[in-house]
Amino acid sequence: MTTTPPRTPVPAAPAPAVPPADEGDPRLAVGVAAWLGAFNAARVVSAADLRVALRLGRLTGEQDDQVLLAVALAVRAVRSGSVCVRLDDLGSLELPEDEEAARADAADLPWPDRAAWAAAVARSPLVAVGVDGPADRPARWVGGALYLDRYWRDELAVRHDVDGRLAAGDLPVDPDRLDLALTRLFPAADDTRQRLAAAHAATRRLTVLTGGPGTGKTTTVARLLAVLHDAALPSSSSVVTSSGVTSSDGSSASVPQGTAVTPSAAVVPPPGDTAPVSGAALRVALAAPTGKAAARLQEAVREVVAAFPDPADRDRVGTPVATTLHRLLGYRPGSSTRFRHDAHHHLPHDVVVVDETSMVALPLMARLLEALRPDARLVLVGDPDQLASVEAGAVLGDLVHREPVAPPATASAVVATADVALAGSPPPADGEVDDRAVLGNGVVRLRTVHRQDRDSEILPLAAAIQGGRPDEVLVLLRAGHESVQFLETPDDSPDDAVLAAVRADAVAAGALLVEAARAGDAPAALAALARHRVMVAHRRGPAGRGRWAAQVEAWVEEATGHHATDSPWVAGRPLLVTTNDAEVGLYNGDTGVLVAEGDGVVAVFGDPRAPLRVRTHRLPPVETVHAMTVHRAQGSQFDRVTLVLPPATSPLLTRELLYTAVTRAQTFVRVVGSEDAVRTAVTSPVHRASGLRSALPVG
Ligand SMILES: Nc1ncnc2c1ncn2[C@@H]1O[C@H](COP(=O)(O)OP(=O)(O)OP(=O)(O)O)[C@@H](O)[C@H]1O
Repeated sequence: MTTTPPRTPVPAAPAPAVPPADEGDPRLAVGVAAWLGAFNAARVVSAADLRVALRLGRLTGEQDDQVLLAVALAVRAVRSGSVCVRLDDLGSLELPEDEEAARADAADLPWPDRAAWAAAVARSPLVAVGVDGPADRPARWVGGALYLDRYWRDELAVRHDVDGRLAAGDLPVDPDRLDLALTRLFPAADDTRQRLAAAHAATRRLTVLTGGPGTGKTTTVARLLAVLHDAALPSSSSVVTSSGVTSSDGSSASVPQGTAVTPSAAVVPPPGDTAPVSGAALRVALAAPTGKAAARLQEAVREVVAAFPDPADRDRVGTPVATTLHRLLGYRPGSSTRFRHDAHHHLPHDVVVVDETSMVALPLMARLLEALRPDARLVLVGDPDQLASVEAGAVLGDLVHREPVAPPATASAVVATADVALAGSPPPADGEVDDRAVLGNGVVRLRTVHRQDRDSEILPLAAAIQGGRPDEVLVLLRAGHESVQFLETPDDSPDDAVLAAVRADAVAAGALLVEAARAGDAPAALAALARHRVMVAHRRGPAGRGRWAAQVEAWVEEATGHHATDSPWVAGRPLLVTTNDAEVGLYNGDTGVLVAEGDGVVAVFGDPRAPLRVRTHRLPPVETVHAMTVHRAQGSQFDRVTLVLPPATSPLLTRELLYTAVTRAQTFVRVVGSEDAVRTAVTSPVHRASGLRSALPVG
């Protein structure tokens, strides 16, 4: 253990309330000063966080323990989803870093004096200060926040790109066609916000289309594609030549995955002609962060398109293909440049629509934005109240909650549509965004729920959770409605009655799954996979995924005689992909099932109507998925959901977790847990530190 005292005077350490040190505990760092070690012992930073900080300290000649603690906190911040750490607001970091640890009171730790701490960080050789600070240091100190440099650069890139898109002038449209298309595709009086979103997407380079479940986001995407195909004119930097698309940077590109080009609208000019062509095919990419979400998007958009009354609109949009963001960008594992498309080799698309954007982390958003042509239209769709990405950043939430800027005066189509759409909007409630003010940030929020299941209590429950109203949430949970069930387990251990209720659902779904899989019926097996899902917050522990997955597996085996054999390749085994495999077309989080084929089995994934079939020897690493974390369930929907809440002390129990789980359910949601756990979840919104919401500090 080193005895070097911190260079900056550190307040005498009161005896911190920490667990007794266990010398064999791998979670405890060895070789660090006692003062730093106290933060590790209290699980405010992990041993790995400290190791990174010490290594960076050695590389840059920094020995000040206060600076090293700040750097370890920045490492930990990224691991817990923040982009940076604010040293004057450590509230969230005082929670333990370990998902199995209980919410500990770390306030008793010997935290440094904030002003002295900030001063030590600002003069450190490890840290670049300000936006213009040197580019070769591992950390950066900007506006009271400490970043690991890589995340700082990604945040700055996203900020510049977004600001550029918002400030740029309108993109060319045919105003008469736009008017007609908007009226044709959004005819009803209650479509005005959806119409505004389409007008915005037609003329502006960034549209952030948000709304809760059932507010018509996907419907709007399908219709706005029809509007764009009809009224958007190709911009001067996107011209179709006989060889394909030439982008503004001069790079020509073949058409990557996810591109929908409408053959009937394609007009190919004579060779050598590079002038903009009216009616040229608009290149559209539809993407989502996971394969499952992409499959859902594709299916839903095609359904809406097929129901367009005007056949010309159906023809123009065609049958769009959706893909994962990784695939769209040309993910190349192991390559020094991770994606084929980047700032030097832009995507050829005129329009890129990303669904489930709440799941997109800051680094991936940075890669997407740099790969887009500056004059491409980007439409980010999602629900900012859902759980954010597992990786650092909450870009969608940040874009929605940014300090508002005025829309440019040129945005006339938007302003005219907004006057109608936002007239009479009620003033924003506490903590809500002002719909008119955020329009300048490209944000259009859909508020009317259109889904027909008016008898369901799931959406009112989701609204009460999102609004942070625990009493109302408990009333709805306890009302005894057929769509919502609350199985209270005051001591957090489910009793026999609870287990019997969950078992009934798990067995009903499992039996259908095994039957369809044994019969080799892939569509039916995939449909059965979406019948019921047990969701949990933690991976491990008594309320964790491991325990529930084993329990559900045992129930299904017992009820179906579907016993696990020595081989893991048995028909009926539900699968979860745990890494990306672009070659096979499977991505981390995709779910599928093994179905019988000939003498063996084949894995099937995706849309039940057009399953992706993968031979078992080509599968990337998979797990059996009888229960999943809520994080994993994002982007999927299930007919029935059982959510098992962790104890009220769990650091993972948040409003976003409860909201995301409840909104995964289509017809029924069952919540298992204590009243305390429900109250804690509803009153604990996630705070992810980032600088994206506010303007860059000057100087
Ligand atoms: N303007 C509208 N008028 C009438 N019905 C509509 C309108 N917009 C959407 N709907 C209907 O509302 C339902 C939900 O729409 P949609 O699936 O587009 O919502 P969503 O916001 O994408 O939902 P989720 O996020 O849950 O997938 C669909 O049945 C759709 O047909």
